[in-house]
Amino acid sequence: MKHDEVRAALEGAERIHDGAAVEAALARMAAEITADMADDLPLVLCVMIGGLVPAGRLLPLMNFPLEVDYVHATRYRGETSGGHLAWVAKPHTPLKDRTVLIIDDILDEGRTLAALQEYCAEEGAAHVRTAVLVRKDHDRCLPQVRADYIGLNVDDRYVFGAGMDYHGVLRNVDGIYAIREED
Ligand SMILES: O=P(O)(O)OC[C@H]1O[C@H](OP(=O)(O)OP(=O)(O)O)[C@H](O)[C@@H]1O
Ligand code: HPA
Repeated sequence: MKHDEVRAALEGAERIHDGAAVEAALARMAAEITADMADDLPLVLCVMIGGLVPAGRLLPLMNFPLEVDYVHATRYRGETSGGHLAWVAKPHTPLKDRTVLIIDDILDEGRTLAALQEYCAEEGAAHVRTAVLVRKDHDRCLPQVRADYIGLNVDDRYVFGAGMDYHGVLRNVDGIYAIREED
């Protein structure tokens, strides 16, 4: 995407949640996770790339012993609608008998989380919990998929910021924005 196109998309975007709302949501999620998992020595799996920002911000708020690894699975590949899930990297840490916390930026149609949960189960994880900064409200989410910890809800529009990209850019934007329909 060209620089002027990015700038135009950003200028036309609507702010859905400001930086303070994101920060408050992350603090609440961290408190809920701590209450549930502080004694479990969990393995935290950051789902790259979008999970990088929420995981990076949640980790210092989770003041208990834990281990961190990452998984890289993608199905949007810089586009605004999803396709087939591609695995770029699987976790290096064995999951067998571990309590796993998956952290991602957004739960949309649920296909990514479903595949990750299935993978963790196949690898013998003892318990798997899921945390997403954002859940998109619509009826296209796979019925069996839910997140245990949810920061904020957004309407059924393409959103970016706080880890989420628009055509591969703008993950670093503070707050959560929706693009204009014609973008
Ligand atoms: O619920 P779903 O419809 O499966 O969509 C959610 C997934 O889509 C995005 O990943 P993407 O494939 O765009 O990769 P990214 O993390 O590199 O942005 C996002 O980070 C989630 O992992
Ligand atoms: O609305 C979205 N924004 C960014 N990434 C996404 N991945 C699934 N849905 C979205």
